[in-house]
Amino acid sequence: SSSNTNSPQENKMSESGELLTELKDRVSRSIDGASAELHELSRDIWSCPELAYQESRAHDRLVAFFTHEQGWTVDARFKLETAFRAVWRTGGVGECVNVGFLCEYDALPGIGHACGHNLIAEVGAAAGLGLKAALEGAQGRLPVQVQITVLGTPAEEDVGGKVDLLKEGAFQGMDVVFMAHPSKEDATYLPCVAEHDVTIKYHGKASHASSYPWKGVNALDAAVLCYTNMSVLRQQMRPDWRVHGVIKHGGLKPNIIPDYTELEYYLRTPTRAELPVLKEKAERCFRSAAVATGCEVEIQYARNAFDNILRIPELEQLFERNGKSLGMDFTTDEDVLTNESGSTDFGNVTFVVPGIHSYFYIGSNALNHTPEYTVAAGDDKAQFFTLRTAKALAMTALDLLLQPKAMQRVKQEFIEAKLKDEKTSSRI
Ligand SMILES: NCCC[C@H](NC(=O)CCN)C(=O)O
Repeated sequence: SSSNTNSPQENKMSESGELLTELKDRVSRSIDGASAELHELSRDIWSCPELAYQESRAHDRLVAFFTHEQGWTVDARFKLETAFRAVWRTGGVGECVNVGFLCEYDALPGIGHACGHNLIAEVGAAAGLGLKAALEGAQGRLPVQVQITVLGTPAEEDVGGKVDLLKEGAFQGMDVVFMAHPSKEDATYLPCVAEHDVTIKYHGKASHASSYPWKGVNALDAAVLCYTNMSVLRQQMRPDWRVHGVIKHGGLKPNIIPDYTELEYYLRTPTRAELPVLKEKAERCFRSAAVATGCEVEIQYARNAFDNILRIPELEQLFERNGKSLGMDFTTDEDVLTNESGSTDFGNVTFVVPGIHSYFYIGSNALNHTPEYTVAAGDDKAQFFTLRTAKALAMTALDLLLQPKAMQRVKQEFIEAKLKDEKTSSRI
């Protein structure tokens, strides 16, 4: 007969390792088992693209999905009209760890789901489902009680729904938060920068452009100068700053001197601390165009600025390990890993709750925010990659729930990341 010569500590570790393997396997099987419903969910969202804060159909579809699933408590209008929360808890008493998965579901004007937010919704829903199924089979064997919170977060492409949700206290009580974003590669992190939208309005005076041009004040000239000033500023900007603008109103007819023009700019810096420096320089460009042309200028910043992402290496390492075990192929291309991607309101969340915003390949080399990416996000081919990512997220959550030391490291790294950010900010 074989005798167990391990210490109680070693036995405990091997039991917890076995449990982890068993539960990770259950994550995979349950997500695969729900693949048809999950696919239908993201296809429905994809086929009816809705802009920020108008995502009523996508919202209702997600609410219906969780209402139909057993065991979730659904708050259909959680803090905001098109936000929702679905919560599931293990049955016991004691310390409870609250794990969040985020769904986004807003689209872009003119090109639909060109950023694949329909797939973000699917990943969040699938990860929540998978983790719940795994934990249901392990009640009584877990070192902690668990709450799973799937949060529907509207308006990422505009306004910043997560910032509004943060202001409403929607993330209170969460211990860690997960999401994944479609991209053209698998990556645990891509540089996500701080950003603020600004609208610039010039008010001039209309006049007949041929008969009495001297009586007019040309707001289009102001807009053109504004655009040119910003282009000139680019040469003096730090290489990792970004400014890009469009003229949204440029006048009505060549023979009417435009009395009103409007531009919209996105201003970006790698950290939120640098953003005010860029904003001041940009404002000088906006104002001087008004001075030169005799127009009045209004400078209106969007309600919410987006923060950069605070990184938690432990989360990234665990996610990468799980992803690799499922065959994810994480990019090692330094250009991709160091080049700025866009911005996300998830950045603001990472200053309040430790989190990960990973990226996943969807079976296409198309670039985000192009019509080709819209096609890819709705293609059946994206499903395998989307569900694989959801599995890796849920498995990473399991790592934290079953290995309290890993969770402690996440909390410690969160404190350190915030301290580092404060130190850097005080140097600017
Ligand atoms: N004004 C907010 C713009 C956010 C936008 N986000 C992304 O593209 C990331 C993925 N949706 C951006 O332009 O960075």
